[in-house]
Amino acid sequence: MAKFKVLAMDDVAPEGLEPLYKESDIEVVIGTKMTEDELSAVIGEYDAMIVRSATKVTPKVLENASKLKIVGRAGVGVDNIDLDAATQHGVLVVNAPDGNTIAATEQTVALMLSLARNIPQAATKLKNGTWDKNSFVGVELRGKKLGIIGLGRIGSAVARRAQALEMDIIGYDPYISAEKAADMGIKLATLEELLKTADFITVHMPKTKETSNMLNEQAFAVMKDGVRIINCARGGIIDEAVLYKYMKSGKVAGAALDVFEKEPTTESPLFELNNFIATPHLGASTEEAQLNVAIDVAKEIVNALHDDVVHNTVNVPSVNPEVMVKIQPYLKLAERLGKFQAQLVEGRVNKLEIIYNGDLAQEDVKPVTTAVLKGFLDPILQESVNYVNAPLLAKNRGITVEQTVGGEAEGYASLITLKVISDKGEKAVCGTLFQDNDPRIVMIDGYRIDAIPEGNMLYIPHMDKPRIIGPVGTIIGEHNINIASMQVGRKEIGGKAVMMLSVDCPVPDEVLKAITEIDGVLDIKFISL
Ligand SMILES: NC(=O)c1ccc[n+]([C@@H]2O[C@H](COP(=O)([O-])OP(=O)(O)OC[C@H]3O[C@@H](n4cnc5c(N)ncnc54)[C@H](O)[C@@H]3O)[C@@H](O)[C@H]2O)c1
Ligand SMILES: O=C(O)[C@H](O)COP(=O)(O)O
Repeated sequence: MAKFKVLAMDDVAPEGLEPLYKESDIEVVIGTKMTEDELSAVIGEYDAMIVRSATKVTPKVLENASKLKIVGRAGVGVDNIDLDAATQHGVLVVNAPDGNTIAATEQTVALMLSLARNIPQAATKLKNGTWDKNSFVGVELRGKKLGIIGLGRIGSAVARRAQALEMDIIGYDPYISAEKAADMGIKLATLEELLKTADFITVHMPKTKETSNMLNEQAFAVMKDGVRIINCARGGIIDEAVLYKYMKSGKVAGAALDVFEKEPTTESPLFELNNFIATPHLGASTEEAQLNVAIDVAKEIVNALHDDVVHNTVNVPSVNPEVMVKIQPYLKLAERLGKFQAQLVEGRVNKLEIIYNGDLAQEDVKPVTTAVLKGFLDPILQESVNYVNAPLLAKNRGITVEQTVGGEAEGYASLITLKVISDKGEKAVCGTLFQDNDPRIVMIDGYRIDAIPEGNMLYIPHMDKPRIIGPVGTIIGEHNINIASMQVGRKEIGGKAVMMLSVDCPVPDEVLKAITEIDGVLDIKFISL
């Protein structure tokens, strides 16, 4: 039986699933349309799921997804996936942002040309038996002003094609600079200026709280008479009732929608209007795009299931692959430092401070910080903690996380310091990598040691005086526990010192108690990594 099960929904291109079929430990199940209840009833069996826009990945579905590690969106828009719930449940969401850009761009241009020349209407009339040369006189695109709202992958690709059609392009996107727009040959404008002056308006942004109903009553009211509107992005960015009103009044000369407020739909007042063109969310529906997006998410799922690097993450920050190669070896060290500190610290934890020194400080260390958090929360929480939900779980528990990058690394190539601040004080543990991938704890609260953070460990702060190390060894030996290694660190002769032991099995409470009774032993902690 395969180790992992992947549910592929929404008629995702079967040939694109090849990267999954090639893996002997992965079984692919092709799902058919399901209600929320039906999907909730079966999702518990699956480790991964692929969707397009039809399947809604709701909080209820995610609550029942006990094994689910990743949802792959074979396309761009993730508005059908509840990202907050996915993050809360530790489910990674990835999309395939590049694979259907050209398809959606060409659909937009096709709809713009169709609007200008009434192609679908004329074709339908002719096929219905009428040779009508008079009703379908169109307009040329050359010299017309095209207003593009959203200048990302598709918006900018539409601009390039519209330039070839000799259109004058004006754009609105609050998240790109005027210089970047100018490089694309687009004049950046305010939304109002665009709405007031454009002959054609096309929208290309994601559907968010901010963009929902962005083309509303106020927006239509200021538009130029005779404007033509295209939406190949998401239903609900344009208020359909308001569009209908302004099409009826004649202010809007034509509109073409590929996407609708409610999908699927076969009924809309807009369908009655001759100057309205509709397609059933076909923007990404080309053979090429479907193959591209399916291959892209299938590869991401293989990587995620095999604990390899995943690129197009939607609910966690994605990391450039070159940076990932450099920081990857530190993830294990970071997780161990977190886990070590979780078992060392006492009291109510308020803050984790993670300080990076040396070479590592030059890199994007956010994932390393997440690894520290994951390690720290794992022994503390009942729920499963992973790279997706660790920052949220820390925040929900009122733990502040501070990441700082410093300079020199005290003679090491790189050093990670994890300070944990609780209502009972502060503990600091430093770790590094020997020979680039061998994790070591090299300092605890300023005491230098050299301990491999793995297996069963004993941390024993004590006074630096004779008759401590021997009795500790004796008690442990008497209980038939083998000591694999031991290090001692002190700051000054006769002062406080720390002892770290690695032992081959867990240490029972009575042994810990016997050790604390040795004169000069200040405390003891059993740590399991
Ligand atoms: N019809 C289809 O089948 C189809 C196919 C592919 C993509 N899409 C949709 O097209 C949209 C764009 O896709 P993309 O790949 O170009 O995405 P993208 O992320 O590359 O670009 C989106 C752009 O919108 C901008 N933006 C965000 N909020 C904005 C706002 N309030 N006002 C103006 N601009 C804003 C962003 O800055 C960004 O530049 C998405 O909604 C996607 O789901 C639809
Ligand atoms: O956001 C997207 O990628 C498109 O809307 C495509 O949606 P689809 O995969 O359901 O066709």
